[in-house]
Amino acid sequence: MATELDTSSLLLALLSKCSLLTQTNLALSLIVASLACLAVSLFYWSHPGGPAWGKYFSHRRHQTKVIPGPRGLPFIGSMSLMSNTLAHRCIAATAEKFGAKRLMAFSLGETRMIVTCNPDVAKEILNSSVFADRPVKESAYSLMFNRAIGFAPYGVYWRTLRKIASNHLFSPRQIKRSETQRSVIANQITRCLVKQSNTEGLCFARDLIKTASLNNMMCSVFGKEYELEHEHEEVRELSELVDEGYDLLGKLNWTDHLPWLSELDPQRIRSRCSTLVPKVNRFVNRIISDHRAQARDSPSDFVDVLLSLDGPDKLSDPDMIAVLWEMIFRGTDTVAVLIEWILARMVLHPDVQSTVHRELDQIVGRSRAVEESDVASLVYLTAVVKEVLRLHPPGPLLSWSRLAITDTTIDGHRVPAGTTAMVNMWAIARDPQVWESPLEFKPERFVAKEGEVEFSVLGSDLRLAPFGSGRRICPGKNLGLATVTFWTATLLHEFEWRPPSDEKTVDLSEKLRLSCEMANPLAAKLRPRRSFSV
Ligand code: HEM
Repeated sequence: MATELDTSSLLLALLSKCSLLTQTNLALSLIVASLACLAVSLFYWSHPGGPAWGKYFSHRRHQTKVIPGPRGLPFIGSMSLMSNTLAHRCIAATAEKFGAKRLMAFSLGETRMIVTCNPDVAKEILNSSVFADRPVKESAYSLMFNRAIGFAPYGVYWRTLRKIASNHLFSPRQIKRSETQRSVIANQITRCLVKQSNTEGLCFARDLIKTASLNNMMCSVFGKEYELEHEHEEVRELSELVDEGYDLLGKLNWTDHLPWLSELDPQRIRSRCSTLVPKVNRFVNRIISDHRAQARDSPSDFVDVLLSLDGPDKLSDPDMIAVLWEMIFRGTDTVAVLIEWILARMVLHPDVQSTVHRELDQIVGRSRAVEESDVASLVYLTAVVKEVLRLHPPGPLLSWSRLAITDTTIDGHRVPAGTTAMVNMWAIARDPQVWESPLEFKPERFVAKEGEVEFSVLGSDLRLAPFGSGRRICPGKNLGLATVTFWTATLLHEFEWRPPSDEKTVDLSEKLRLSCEMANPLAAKLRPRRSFSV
């Protein structure tokens, strides 16, 4: 854009020097300047990958292997690829069309983007220190996430936050300590489902699991315990704040990529963020003040931990609010979305569900409820969770992209600093060159045969890395997996999950917001497998 303006100013300056600036000439020169501007924009747009890539390479004439990709439209590039609720599918189809599965370039307005649908290239990107940053997103900054782990710039502050969270929230010892709380909530979910299926016949588990997941995070982070069976004003209030933040952060904000639109805020994202932030501040501040008022000898939740920090690790109140809010925010939706997909697959594949039930009967037995210590022996159920993560990763594009801090080379292509990189994990996990019969739901593929090592989904093998990989890998992965596997084991041990009727089956349509959720909530009929007193 700067070049177009330079060209037009130069033309105007030349005309004025020649004393030819009559009204007609002014109009003429404006038309010429606009045409010049249009010509330059079309020139940029003609480059593979669209206008942002064309602009970059027209200024720097490097000898480089061009990254293939769609041009999109002049000025805006391929905004339609990402503003779609099935962006992961659109990107995969476009990469296929351009023969660019290893690496594809495209433009989101003025932002240069690359995306890979290949595990080797994904490893190169995610494990490179060059891509340890996140791109600036106005909503993330407005909602204070740049002061929390997810969007903090790569550096000392981010490293400190990760260290604090790893030691005090995500360490194996801490995950073990929160086992009782998960078990209490699992019991509450079961009770609610028994009641729901008795009174309504049909069960819609989505809202219940979401609230359970929120309660779980509120307990770990704020030390607050709530009964799932009863409505609580504080839970409702926080749930509304999380929902609004989730919606704002999940939207493609046009002004992030078209700065000249910025003043207009056409999607009202800025104005909604500025309404939300004071509410979040008030909510979290209230909890911090309560904790300050009841000083404890040893920290019992994450707020206590943050308040007890001293020296260089000590956080200011606004930073603390950002960190606490992010933990609640990130820990709630991912877990709930994944559990709903698992249950949907169980309804759709009764044979797989029967195998899970047989395993539960053998390892746990119907006389008691599942305990978290049983999970290590539930090999088939663990394989089911992995197979669902493969077909329905909650972050099909790994949720939040990465930003190149310096110029680098990816898969033999020059990638300049400031380029945003994405990994299409959804496409990798469904690629027939990577997985045998990828569209079939076959948990057996994850059951290790004798002498084989179990497949890890924790980031070492990029054929399936739903928690990302490298420096910015999800720090909550073990906690998330522990919660999902234990609660799913409980839900399947307690109930048989069946389709709503003989005619109706499960609708697997997806909707990508911040996470990729079922477009229509799962409806199922439940048959209790054990006697359970409500
Ligand atoms: C099934 C559960 C979960 C899934 C599938 C998931 C997935 C992801 C993914 C794909 C990323 C981006 C990783 C990358 O860029 O390489 C991420 C980042 C993150 N996740 Fe998770 N997540 C889950 C649970 C959780 C939980 C329970 C928490 C916290 C309570 C959490 C906190 C975070 C944070 C703070 C980041 C940002 C890390 C950074 O930028 O350094 N996640 N997650």
